[in-house]
Order: sequence, then C-alpha cells, then structure tokens
Amino acid sequence: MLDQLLKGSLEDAKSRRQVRPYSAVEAEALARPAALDALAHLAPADHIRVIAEVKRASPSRGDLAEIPEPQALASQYESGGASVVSVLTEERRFKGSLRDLEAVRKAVSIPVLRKEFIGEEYQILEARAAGADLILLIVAALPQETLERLYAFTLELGMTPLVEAHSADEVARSVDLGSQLIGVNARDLSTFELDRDLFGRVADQIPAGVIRVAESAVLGVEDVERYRDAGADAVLVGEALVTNDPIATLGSFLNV
Ligand SMILES: O=P(O)(O)OC[C@@H](O)[C@@H](O)c1c[nH]c2ccccc12
Repeated sequence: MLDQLLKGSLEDAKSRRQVRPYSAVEAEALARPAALDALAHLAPADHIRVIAEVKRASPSRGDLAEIPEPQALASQYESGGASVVSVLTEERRFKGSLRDLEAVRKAVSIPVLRKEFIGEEYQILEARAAGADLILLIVAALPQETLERLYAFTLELGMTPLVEAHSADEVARSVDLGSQLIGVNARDLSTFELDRDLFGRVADQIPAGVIRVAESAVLGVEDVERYRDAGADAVLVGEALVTNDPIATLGSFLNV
C-alpha cells in the first residue's frame, strides 16, 4: 500500500510539473521568506507539544471531516496552542491539496508541515513555494540513498525534515541520517495496522537532544499521557482534532 501511495503522489507531482516546471517552482521556493525554525517551536517544554493535522480522510479511517476552510481550522489550532500545523496534501486517499497548505500558511504564524508521500526534490520545492517550513520523509518508502539525498536537499532549502519510522530498524536509519526530528508512526503504512506500544519500545534508540514525536492514534488524554511517559516530546494528532472541538481537545492535551 505504501508503494502505491508514493506512486500516486509522484504521478500527481508529474502532472503538476507539466504546468509548473521545476525551474519555475524552484524560483518561487527561493523567493520565499526564510522557513521558520521548526525545531525551536518543538523544543521540549514543560508540556507536550502538539503537531495538529488538517486531515479530511485517510485510507484506513475513511472520511473524517469536510473541512471546507482549512485556514479556519488551522487558526483554531494556533489559538489552541499547537506548535506546528501539519497539512495533508495527498489528493487521492487523504483528500488534501497544496491549495490547503497555501491557505493555511496565510492564516497562521507557526511552522507548517507538508504531509505527503515524498520521493523527489520537486515535491520539496513545491512545499517551500507554498510556504511550508517542514516536510515529511517516510523511511519505509525510500532507499537509504534517496532518503539521504532528499534529507540534504530539505536542509539546503532551510527547511526541517520530519523523518518518520515504523520499526527499530527504521529508527536506526533515521538516527544515522543525523535527523534532529524523528517521528514514530504507530500505524504501519503498508498494512494500516496499529502498534501503540512501538513508540515505547524504540524511544531509547533516539539520542538525547533529538526531538521525539509520537504519531497516530492519539484519541484521548490517556494516549497523550502514555506517550509522554514513554518519552515523547510531541504528538502528531489528526483524527481527534478534526472530529472534536479542536480548541478544547488541544487544551486537554496540553494540560497533561
Ligand atoms: O489521525 P491520527 O491517527 O491522529 O494520525 C495523524 C498522523 O499521525 C497520520 O495522519 C500520519 C502519520 N504519518 C503519516 C504519513 C502519511 C499520511 C498520514 C500520516
């Protein structure tokens, strides 16, 4: 499934490239004001940090919320105390778009993450041109060589890569990369199965000073507590925020 998701994202990028060639997007990306320092926004604090996601649907959970105005939701995330807004831009299964990201960028002053199946530089340039400060790199989707190349490219643009792992081996690959921001996804993107204990099993492999993000299946305060106790600096939350009152839900998570 992960291969198909990546293939779909790359095909969509290819069609957009017919309209907006590489050099044009590169020029736009370079003309942007500098990316925000996401690591500073996510630095460990006395409360857990929340990366709040604009997410309409997913292949594992189906339709979650309409979200006619992603910018309005993102503003609520910011007022509610989120440290970063994640915007799913994958169109086929998650019903997102780069337009969502552009709209969110205009509405908030905290860092914005492009959540996408990224496999080539063009997609990273698009993210920067749309105003993203961070991009997601999924270790399971990429050979180490490609991962290293895209990681370096992201840093060259002044952006922060969030490197996502789903096993001890993938955490080791993320650490080898020198990643300063590592996400452990409880959901296996190939089978969609959830492993809520994975974060706790691999957290110690992540060196001190690296920001640890627990991703997926954070539905209630108990989940946030469990991840905090296991050493998470931040949680990445989609479903719980788009299906409940975002400000109240964020408030309860930040109070843990
Ligand atoms: O809606 P949830 O269960 O709170 O999950 C959010 C986020 O972790 C999830 O959307 C996600 C994590 N990694 C991904 C990679 C691609 C697409 C989506 C994701």
